[in-house]
Amino acid sequence: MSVALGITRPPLVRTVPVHHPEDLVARLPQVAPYAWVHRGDGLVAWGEAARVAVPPGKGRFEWARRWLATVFDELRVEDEVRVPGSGPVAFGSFTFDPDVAGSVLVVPRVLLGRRGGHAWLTTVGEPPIDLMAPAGTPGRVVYGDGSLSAPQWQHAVARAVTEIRSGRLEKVVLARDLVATGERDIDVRLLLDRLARAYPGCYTFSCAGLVGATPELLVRHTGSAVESLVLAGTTYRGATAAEDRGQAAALFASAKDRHEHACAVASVRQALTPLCAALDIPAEPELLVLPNVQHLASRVRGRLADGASVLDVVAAMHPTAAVGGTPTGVALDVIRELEGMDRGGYAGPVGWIDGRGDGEWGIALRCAQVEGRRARLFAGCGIMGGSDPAAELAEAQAKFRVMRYALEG
Ligand SMILES: C=C(O[C@@H]1C=C(C(=O)O)C=C[C@H]1O)C(=O)O
Repeated sequence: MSVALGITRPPLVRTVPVHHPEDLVARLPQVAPYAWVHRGDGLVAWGEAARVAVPPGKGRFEWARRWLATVFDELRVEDEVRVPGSGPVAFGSFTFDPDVAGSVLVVPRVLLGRRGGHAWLTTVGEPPIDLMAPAGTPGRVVYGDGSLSAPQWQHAVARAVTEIRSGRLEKVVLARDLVATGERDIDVRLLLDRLARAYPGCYTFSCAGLVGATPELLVRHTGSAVESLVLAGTTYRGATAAEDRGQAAALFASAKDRHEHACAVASVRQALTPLCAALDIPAEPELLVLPNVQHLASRVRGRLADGASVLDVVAAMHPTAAVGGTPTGVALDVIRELEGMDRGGYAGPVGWIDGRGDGEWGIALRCAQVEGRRARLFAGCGIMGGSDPAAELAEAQAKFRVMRYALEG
């Protein structure tokens, strides 16, 4: 495997403590940055010391892990901070469908991290001099249908309901896309700034043009501890606190949503059980309240039996039934038959991994693929035998609000 680092060998990776930055996103000097930010903590990065297009196929996570091992092994590391996310780090985004190209890993040249009271700066080789350009707005944004119009998508949902009622499968997640076009190029930093402020409890991410704020943590890996936040089952925010509580009570009482959630939790249990010496899955979901919607949520915690890296855990988990369905194989076939689009990185794993194998990966939801003046927005919903196509369309619109706000303010 040949690795083009494009920097003087053997490259030196240096992590040093720095003064605590107030706002990670505000420090980004370039328009196409890397980010993973949650409640102000996280990583932002820019430049590329190494980049690879991960070939499609079932073994892609294993391929990625080996590629990274080759790259990280070549580096000389001086890490004065030694926390998850210090030392060499790679960002990655994997396509939802293993057979589709577009998965990428990038080792950024400069990274700024913040965790608890610590902050650090990591550089790979000689850092370039970055001139800070102010983030610009894209101007007026207009929207057009993506692969399917709203009525066509409702028709696809109705067909999925028929398939479920016929007994072919239990649950399938169907998504649609919208195409947004600005008057000027879209500066990802502006989107990140709006997302991180408006959705602080979500994971605001950016990797190779895929930008969003996902509430769904696929896995956080710290030493042998793993954690996942499984989401499925959605309702709206009310106009008042009392309305909010009413919506939430209806969500907990909805057999359809409880079943939808149980499918997602079961898929995570099945994926993590072989990897874990201990696994704690709550018997009942809790409520996750976001600015646009409310979800049923289960926080899963486990202890790994051996030295699996975060990418090994991602490989075992993806795709969970929160974004695929039950059973997985049939659901993926139905998604291919009915959605009529390539999901790209949407609903795929996105996140980062460090040289110790620690890292955080989310499911890329509430996101868009940004290129120049255009952004492709994605949103999907879990379809069950009792789903109403019009209600699912309304739910997808509520999920689109995240990226529409990021684009328009
Ligand atoms: C598929 C999406 O979200 C997923 C589907 C949910 C649902 O149908 O209730 C809830 C959370 C996510 O797991 C999306 O946001 O595009």
